[in-house]
Amino acid sequence: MAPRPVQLPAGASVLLLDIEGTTTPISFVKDILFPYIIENVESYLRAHWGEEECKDDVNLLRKQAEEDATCDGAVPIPHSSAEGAGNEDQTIQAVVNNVHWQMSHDRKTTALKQLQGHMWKAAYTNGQIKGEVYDDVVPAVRKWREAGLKVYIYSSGSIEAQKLLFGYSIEGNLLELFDGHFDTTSGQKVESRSYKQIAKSIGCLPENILFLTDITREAKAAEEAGTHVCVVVRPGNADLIDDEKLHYNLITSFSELQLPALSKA
Ligand SMILES: CSCCC(=O)C(=O)COP(=O)(O)O
Ligand SMILES: [Mg+2]
Repeated sequence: MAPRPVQLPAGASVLLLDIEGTTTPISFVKDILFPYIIENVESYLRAHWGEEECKDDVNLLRKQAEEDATCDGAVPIPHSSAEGAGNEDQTIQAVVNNVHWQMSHDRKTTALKQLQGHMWKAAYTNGQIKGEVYDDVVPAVRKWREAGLKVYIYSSGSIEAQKLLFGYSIEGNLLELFDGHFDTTSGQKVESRSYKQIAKSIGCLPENILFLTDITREAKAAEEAGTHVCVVVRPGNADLIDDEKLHYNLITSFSELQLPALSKA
């Protein structure tokens, strides 16, 4: 189906953007960011184990593991208070296994995302990784902002991880393009109350927001909250079924989103 230009809905003054599959290729996340975590989690934990940030990350993962206790294949993380070196090794291995298990299911838990954000910091700051953004993203966001629209990010990746991706991107530091960032601390993206919470935080109504995402479960949740949605079709994104193609406004590039013409005085 050929893409048609999509009009910014009347009353929408805020653009809320997903990252993976929307601003950024899924392949960047799946082939670069996630393998970095899988390969480096053990050495990262060993190097940072005594640090407060790492202890906080492990405590959050342990709480998540307790919630996941009844899930098939879940990996518990033992408490390691009165530990000797052997005990510490066992705890580290449990955290590694837990992270691997969560990532094998592409879990979007705040605990996993917080640790990932902390781990990517070194890779971005030493130039090993640069955040990818589609070519059409920067010109479109600049245009939207010039037209007076606000632009926010909402991703399952932690706010810290989002700022690294856009702060150390292939197009340089893009952080000035965004009015703010939201992550799973505002709720999961497949839950409708998250979009109400975000509207409240921005100080607008859900119907003032247009949410751009590749995932129709997220689009459905946003719609239920009263938010406008547009589904972004990019190479490598999950296929849409015919009903979804008919129901949602679709764009293949941010340039296809049309703003209302300015009336000339
Ligand atoms: C922005 S950090 C890398 C992306 C990530 O961890 C993730 O889970 C992507 O989720 P999204 O909500 O942007 O589809
Ligand atoms: Mg996405």
